[in-house]
Amino acid sequence: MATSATLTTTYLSTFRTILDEWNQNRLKISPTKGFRVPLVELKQSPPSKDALKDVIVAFRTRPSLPNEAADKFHADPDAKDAPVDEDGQLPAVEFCSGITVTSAEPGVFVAHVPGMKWSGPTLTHKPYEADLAFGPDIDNEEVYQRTVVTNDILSLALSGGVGCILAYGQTGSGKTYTMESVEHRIARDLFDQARVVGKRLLLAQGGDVPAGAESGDIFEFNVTFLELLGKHASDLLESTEEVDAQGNPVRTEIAVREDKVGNVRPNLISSTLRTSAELEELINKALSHRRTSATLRNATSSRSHAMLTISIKNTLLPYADEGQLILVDLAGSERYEDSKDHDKQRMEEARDNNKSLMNLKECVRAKAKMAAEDGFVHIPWRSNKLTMLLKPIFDIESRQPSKALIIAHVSPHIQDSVHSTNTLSYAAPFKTVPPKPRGPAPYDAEDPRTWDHAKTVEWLTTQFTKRALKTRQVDWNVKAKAAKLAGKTLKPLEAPAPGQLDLGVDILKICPEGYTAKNLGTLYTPQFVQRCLEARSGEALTMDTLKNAAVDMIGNLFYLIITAKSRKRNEIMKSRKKIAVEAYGEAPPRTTTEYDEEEFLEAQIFYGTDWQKIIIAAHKKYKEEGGDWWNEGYPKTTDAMMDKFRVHKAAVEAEKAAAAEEADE
Ligand SMILES: Nc1ncnc2c1ncn2[C@@H]1O[C@H](COP(=O)(O)OP(=O)(O)OP(=O)(O)O)[C@@H](O)[C@H]1O
Repeated sequence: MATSATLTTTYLSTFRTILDEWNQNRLKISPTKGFRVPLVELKQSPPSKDALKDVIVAFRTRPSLPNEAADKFHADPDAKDAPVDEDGQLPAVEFCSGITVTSAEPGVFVAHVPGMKWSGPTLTHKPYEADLAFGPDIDNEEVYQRTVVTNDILSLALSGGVGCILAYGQTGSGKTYTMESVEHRIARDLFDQARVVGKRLLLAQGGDVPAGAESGDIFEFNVTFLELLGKHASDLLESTEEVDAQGNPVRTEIAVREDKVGNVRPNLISSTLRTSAELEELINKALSHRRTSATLRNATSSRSHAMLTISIKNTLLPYADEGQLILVDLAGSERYEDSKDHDKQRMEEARDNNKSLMNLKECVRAKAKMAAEDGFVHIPWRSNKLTMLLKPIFDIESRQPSKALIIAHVSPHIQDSVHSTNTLSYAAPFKTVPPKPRGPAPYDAEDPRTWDHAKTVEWLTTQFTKRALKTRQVDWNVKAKAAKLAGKTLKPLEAPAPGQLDLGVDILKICPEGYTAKNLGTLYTPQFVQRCLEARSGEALTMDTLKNAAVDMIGNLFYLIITAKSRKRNEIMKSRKKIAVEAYGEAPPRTTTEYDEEEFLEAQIFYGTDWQKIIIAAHKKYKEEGGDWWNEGYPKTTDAMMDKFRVHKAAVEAEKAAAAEEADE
């Protein structure tokens, strides 16, 4: 095939000439764009608009390694026009770039894809966009600063949110190089940053500092390291001496499934850590355990997904959600055909890996879309073990804020351009525009996002009043009991006079003028708690009572927001139906099959915008051909769509059942 690595190598000098010309013309039109802020100024600059996004996508390409082109790519001596030197020998293959970075921020990679026409070799230049693009001269520290630090991923996890970093790309493209460096840098920075956050919370808490916590050590870190090889999950922290026929270490199979309350928590060895050195040591141990095995592309390629999870518990807020950092070095994304020289087990692994990467793509795209449109999109995270393990970032009902950062890696060589275009077209659709600021939404008593300042203060006052009344009652009960033991009777508790109840906090400090429930909803739990502690007035609430009340309250607010969003989703689906009715001028009759409302809705979410497109196309056809649309065309079209959806749903469920069964075994 004209795009094979061999053919590319054969016509390398022609491709190099075309590439040079293209590059010169490009630079005449516009110079290469750099990053918006130089690295040295990055720390002082305010977060960019991209930092507000839920999904951030970056491209990275590495330098060519010494002798890599000569060792890896060889011209075919039998190929027509194979370049030979004066001695009739094939010349040594020199590096030729398959990727050009035309803009670092927003990121643009142009992949140069060789082809062959009757007139001779051709080169197609395909641009792909991301939030950031890192060329071969950008080092690991800069990648870390511009991705993890700029997007405040560590603060997010220390505040009870979920930060996820995924390294994607072809084998040998540099995923492990990036991921290991990110892991080591997180080990370097996490504990220092935790102490800063801890001290801030302790300060807000005033005198009530638990013993040993003065230094800000208020967090508990638990670390697990899981490997997913095909469909099989195992614990990378489990040491084993046993190896199988292929020389792979034999480890206990770990079940990946939802528990009764919907959590996906595989039973892994969990190490509690306190220092950077301990985390470093653990990372090194797990990485040395990671299975590697030769594939066609890279002698030490990783065939598995490796997932490091750091769970972060705030000991001052024991009831708040645990923060998480999930770092995944994904298996090589090469196509299934590339593993055809391998044994059955390896081919199955490759197939499973491809499947899980495809599922991951669907989920990340849906998440990016949901954040960009501020609406509801179906995220099929249950369809695969990999995406199930990433439930904390994909579950739309989760109250935890989350952010996913995808770094897509490509080889710098022109011989790998086809793989590079696959990688770039996989990741580019994750780039979204942050939601546009909209005008104020109409007031809805049950949707906190529409409340103004006065309504927010009223809600907070009601919440604190309930808490103060309860505390008063509990106090009275204790006193009444003591009085009874002393043979006395305590005066009944009277309702406080209006405005006389001491709430224990200054509500206007929690929600100052101009602030609304929508603003409060963007705070992380510890930030809201800190705000409440700083607003404490008088002795009506102890620090502990106030802390617990604050955790409950922000939880209630998140719950109201999520419920309102779900309600909105149903309304949107209903209004879509109404628009269809209006467009076709009459109410749709019953379809041949009676659909369950919920199932019908689910199917529409599954199809997304295609739902309307299919109906419109079918309607057009019926109109042209003169068929009976409402009694024949419409029911037939929706029936067919529902059938397709049911097949998909059944397949997902069968896979789920098989996975559960497999896990049980
Ligand atoms: N940015 C870079 N600068 C210098 N060398 C790099 C860079 N990225 C990767 N390399 C080197 O390239 C080689 C392949 O990288 P790496 O092992 O990270 O690839 P990979 O995508 O993880 O492959 P696999 O899927 O097989 O694990 C390694 O020798 C690595 O040190």
